[in-house]
Amino acid sequence: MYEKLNNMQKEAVFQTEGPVLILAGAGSGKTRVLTYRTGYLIEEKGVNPYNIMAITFTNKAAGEMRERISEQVGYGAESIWVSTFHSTCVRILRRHIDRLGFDNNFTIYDSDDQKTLMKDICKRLEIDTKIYKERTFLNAISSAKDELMDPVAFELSAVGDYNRQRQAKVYREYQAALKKNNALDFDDLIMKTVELFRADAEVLDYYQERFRYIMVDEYQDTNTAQFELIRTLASKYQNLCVVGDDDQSIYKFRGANIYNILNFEKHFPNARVIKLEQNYRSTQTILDAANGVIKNNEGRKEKALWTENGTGDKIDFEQFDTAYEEADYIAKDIRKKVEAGDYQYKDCAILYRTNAQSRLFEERFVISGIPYKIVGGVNFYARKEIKDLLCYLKTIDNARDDLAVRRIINVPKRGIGATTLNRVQEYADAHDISFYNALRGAEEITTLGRAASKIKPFVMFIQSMRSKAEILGVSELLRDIIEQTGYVTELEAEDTEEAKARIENIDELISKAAAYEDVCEENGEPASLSGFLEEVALVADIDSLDEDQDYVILMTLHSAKGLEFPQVYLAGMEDGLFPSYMSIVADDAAAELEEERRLAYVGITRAKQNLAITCAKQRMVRGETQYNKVSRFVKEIPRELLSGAVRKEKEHKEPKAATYQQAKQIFRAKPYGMPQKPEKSFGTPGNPASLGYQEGDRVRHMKFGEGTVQNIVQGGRDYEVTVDFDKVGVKKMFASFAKLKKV
Ligand SMILES: Nc1ncnc2c1ncn2[C@@H]1O[C@H](COP(=O)(O)OP(=O)(O)OP(=O)(O)O)[C@@H](O)[C@H]1O
Ligand SMILES: [Mg+2]
Repeated sequence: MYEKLNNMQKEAVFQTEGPVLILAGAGSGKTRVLTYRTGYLIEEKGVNPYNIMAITFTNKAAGEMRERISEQVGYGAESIWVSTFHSTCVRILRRHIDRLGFDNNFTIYDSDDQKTLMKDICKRLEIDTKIYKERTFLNAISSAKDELMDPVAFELSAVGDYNRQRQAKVYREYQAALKKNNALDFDDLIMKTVELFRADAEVLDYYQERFRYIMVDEYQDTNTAQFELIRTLASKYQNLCVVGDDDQSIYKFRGANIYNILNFEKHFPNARVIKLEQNYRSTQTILDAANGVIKNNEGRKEKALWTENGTGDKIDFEQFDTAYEEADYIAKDIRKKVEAGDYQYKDCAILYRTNAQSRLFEERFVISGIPYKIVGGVNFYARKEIKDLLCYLKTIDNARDDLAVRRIINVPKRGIGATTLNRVQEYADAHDISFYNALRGAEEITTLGRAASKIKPFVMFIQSMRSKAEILGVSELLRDIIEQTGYVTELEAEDTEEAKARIENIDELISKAAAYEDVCEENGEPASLSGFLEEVALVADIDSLDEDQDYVILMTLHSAKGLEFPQVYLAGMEDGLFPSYMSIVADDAAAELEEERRLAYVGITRAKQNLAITCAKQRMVRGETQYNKVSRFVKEIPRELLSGAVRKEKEHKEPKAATYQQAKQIFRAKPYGMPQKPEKSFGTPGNPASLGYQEGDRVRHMKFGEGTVQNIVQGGRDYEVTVDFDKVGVKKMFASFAKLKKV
């Protein structure tokens, strides 16, 4: 079995004792080594799976590792802790956070919840959020937590700096409010775990004894808090194996500290350092391109990657006039390759720098009938209906979460107004009790008057649901809530397309709850309401990828870390987009550009067989037409590796500006000093066959029902389709929005 590894990989697998750093380039089998190493520990070294902890970047990677290990060892895989940093910490805190004065059934706040809370706090502190933004406070707090800085330390660091002192005050209030709501934000998960270990020697000892073997993937992206967590846990047995690639460190904006990997040998002086140099993922052409780019970064650990995979095809480089044409080309290229039998849809991935770029592809794919899946973007769990129902569940599970209670108390309408809510809140604050407990004693709140009678049915409803939660499964509980509140009935009455989409989302949530129960049953774990909420809170977008389904995958470069695809399209490779404009004009542009370059390296090395790089001369960004040059990163790729025309352009001068603000203005006014041109049309869709229906066909529209297609003409950017609907008569619509289906 270990014959499938090369000698260096074997060495890394067999070196089970003491600190080990595996530092290696993309696709060299780092993740594979961790998996085999875990198997080896159990099979050959007789280590109890219970004593192993592996930390991966996504829940998906964790799932894969568990799967591979169960194939390898056949037993015990379920008792290894393989999960992300956040899930690991949640599991620890669920058992022990009571030692820090929280309830073990704490709630986890997502960014929406954080913002709501922050709004409240700013209001209370009389801070004008038009001048001082909630986001800015939250970012400052998040960075502080990445660095393990609590409000006290923050305040000490703020001496003589008014702005920071204001932030310190907000931070203190924010933590107090979280505590009162028995809630943690994402950054707290790590920080509180470290705090727990520091505060409680008994708990620390328990976990040190338990996790005698610790492994961490994507180590280059750990931040200070995560490092401290790992260091503390590993300090007793020192069996710590971390793998990473300094060239793939792309999360500086989230506090990733590249020195964690560069200084590993300082922190663990007797560390064994192993380098892997053979790449198993990509062709030599793709590797040469990646090397051509990354070698322009300074201060990196030199690595020589090679492969036996052969030269492979050249990289397809294409520059288009407009972003529409770019999207059109990629859609056609994918269709061509799928029809030729070279690839399935799921072998193809489109990677881009910003989420906004997905829209054009989405439109193209809808028109062409290409199945696709966008990873990231608007998160399922951020949708109103989903949040509402989750807040019902949260209220039932942990009524100390004031935000959740306040969100749903008048959804659907119960005639409880803002004044009433404020009075309840005042009462809760004055008596230092939770909002929900104040509601329970509403009769005693004299200021409420008759409004108290409206609150009573709500409290009774929640109380009855709480007793039900003890016997019903999560999916049944959800159905019950929906039924009794009339949530879906109300949407049905609305009878709009949007309402229908919301109902579909709700169905999806029920399916997820049912799936959760199934998984728990398979693993022999109890399916609890808090367990479900915890899982929901931690779902990273990337985990929604389903490999059994055949669709093209669209995602940002950041979420592509660790993944691989036979055919990769790097879209929007333009200076100003990638590297981002912000990085070009930043005060520390050199460092920012190096970070962007690492991101380019990550992107290129996701490709196994074919890589296409595309860009457009003009595109709309936030409503403005931008004229961009080919990305400097493309120019760093040796020319002979590229096929397609590379145009020679006149050198452009970057806007020279004294300050960042000034630079922004220059950029806005005159993008690289080129004349404004009208945008071109959508390119040449050419063949309406891609719509999946033609004139004379019967089609169905979500809202208008069935009808007959009378006419299809090519409008500027889209097809205009005229349909005679049975119920509502003749309507003209754009194909990409109408989403008509042939019946
Ligand atoms: N010894 C080997 N023989 C054959 N294939 C291998 C070997 N080692 C790794 N691979 C394959 O090479 C590909 C890349 O491996 P893996 O994902 O482990 O690399 P990685 O170093 O973790 O990459 P990244 O830096 O992108 O995370 C995978 O498809 C893996 O199965
Ligand atoms: Mg990997």
